[in-house]
Amino acid sequence: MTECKTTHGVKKLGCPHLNRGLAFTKEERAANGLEGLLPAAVSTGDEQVARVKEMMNRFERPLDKFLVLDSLHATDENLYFKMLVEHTDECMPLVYTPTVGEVCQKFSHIYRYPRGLFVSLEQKGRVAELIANCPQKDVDVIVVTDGQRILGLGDLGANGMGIPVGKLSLYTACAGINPAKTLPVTIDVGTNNPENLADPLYIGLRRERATGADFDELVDEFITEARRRWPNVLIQFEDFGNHNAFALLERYRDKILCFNDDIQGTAAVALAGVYSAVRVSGRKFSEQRFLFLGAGEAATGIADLIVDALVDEGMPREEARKHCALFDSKGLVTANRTGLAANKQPYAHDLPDCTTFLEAVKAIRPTGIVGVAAQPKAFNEEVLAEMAAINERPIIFALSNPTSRAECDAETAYRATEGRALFASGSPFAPVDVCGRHFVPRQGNNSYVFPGLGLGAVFANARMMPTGMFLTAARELAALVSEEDLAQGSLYPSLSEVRHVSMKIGAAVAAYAYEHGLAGNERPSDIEAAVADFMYRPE
Ligand SMILES: O=C([O-])CC(=O)C(=O)O
Ligand SMILES: [Mg+2]
Repeated sequence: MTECKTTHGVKKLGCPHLNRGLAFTKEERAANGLEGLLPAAVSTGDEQVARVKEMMNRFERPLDKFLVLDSLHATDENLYFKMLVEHTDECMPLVYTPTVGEVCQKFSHIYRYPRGLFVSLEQKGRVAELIANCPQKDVDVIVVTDGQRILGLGDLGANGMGIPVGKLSLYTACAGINPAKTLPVTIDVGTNNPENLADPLYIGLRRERATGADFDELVDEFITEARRRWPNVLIQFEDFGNHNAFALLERYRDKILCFNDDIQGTAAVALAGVYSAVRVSGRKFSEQRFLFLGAGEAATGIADLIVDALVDEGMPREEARKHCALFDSKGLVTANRTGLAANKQPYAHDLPDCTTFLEAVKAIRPTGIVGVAAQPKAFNEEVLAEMAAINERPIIFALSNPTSRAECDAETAYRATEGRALFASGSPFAPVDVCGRHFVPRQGNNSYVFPGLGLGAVFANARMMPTGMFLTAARELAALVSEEDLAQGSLYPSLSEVRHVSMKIGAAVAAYAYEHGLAGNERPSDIEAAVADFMYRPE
């Protein structure tokens, strides 16, 4: 008996889902064989948070602060999420962009705790065994990467695992997905990053990246086996290289519950930002013309959703497509260009050849420019001044991550446009004072959308995620932006409201699933109340 009780208590202390540390009450300690294993004091949750904050404040560098949070994540999950929920503004840049970029770059050197699932090419044909090894009984959400294009940092191989871990932290912190039902996954088919391959501490498979059938079969096997064990699981594709990202989405979007966050999540957030911007400028959405710097996942994901939104307002698709133009590594994408990837073809218009982005701005006279090519400072003063000359209120979205890859910073955007820019960025920028005004720029980052989308899909047990759900999410997010937000230059709500935002998006997405015959359960009478109730909250 005694032995069993002791084992039970120690297990609780050792299990991040069950451990409450000093917050275990005297009664719980007595009942679980924990007496003597903890010091006398019982801490309240607030005292625990104060202790963590003090510890974090000992460190200057964001990566060190991250390590404090990360050790909590591995030992006392409730406290970790309490920190994230109660101090979202402070913690989100640590567990997510921009610090998560550095976390990934150094992942092999800060690796301490096992977390998630690594599916390596060496285990092809045996993925079912790996899935069987996962301790999670139920999994609601998987975020999976192959590390080929981590943020704007390129191929980081298995070090990219920091991204699925960070995204799933946000699923729980921002949208109340039960952390015990999440699974971060890295498909490791090697890496073409020479630094990884030369690093003796590199944690991944030390070989060049596999492509073609080897890659496809391993991903297929993973998806099949994951769904065999957890049939209703939502699979979020994250930070795959362009080619695989589009191919995987094409292959699975009409068959299973999945989406690609970089293509579709980013698109929904950007569209919401555009809706906010036109509220400020007073110009019609249908009058907007966008020039994208970049022609990859985010670029054509956003362009496609803008087109869908215009078509939804009654514009013919061919005409709607003309509202978006792409500028890639070879210059402006035009009808003259040959050998264009399929995702770019709808945007190859009859346009003059332009080899610099500034020329393209002058030729197209866009109302908005969207940076998604990870080319730091590409939106320079000349480009921004040109946008300000063409538009009373130019839309300037610098969406590449992390901060080091942003096309411009907030201050440059406001300064070069005399404070007229309608600005959003993928990574956070602090408020700035320019031209006698105080601007509070906010993140046009998919983190406003993917947690709520996933929440809605999981709640309704949805079978699929059609485009309508992304339009729904974008509109719901835009509707939550207040006049006060707009007045200070914010195109998105405050991060401190992100749980409310996610609940509203979740409810709207679930309602969409019920209305379109995509749900696997009964519609509750009050969806918002039911979704709010469904959300995990740290104690
Ligand atoms: O992770 C982020 O901050 C946004 C995103 O999906 C990316 O940049 O790939
Ligand atoms: Mg991403």
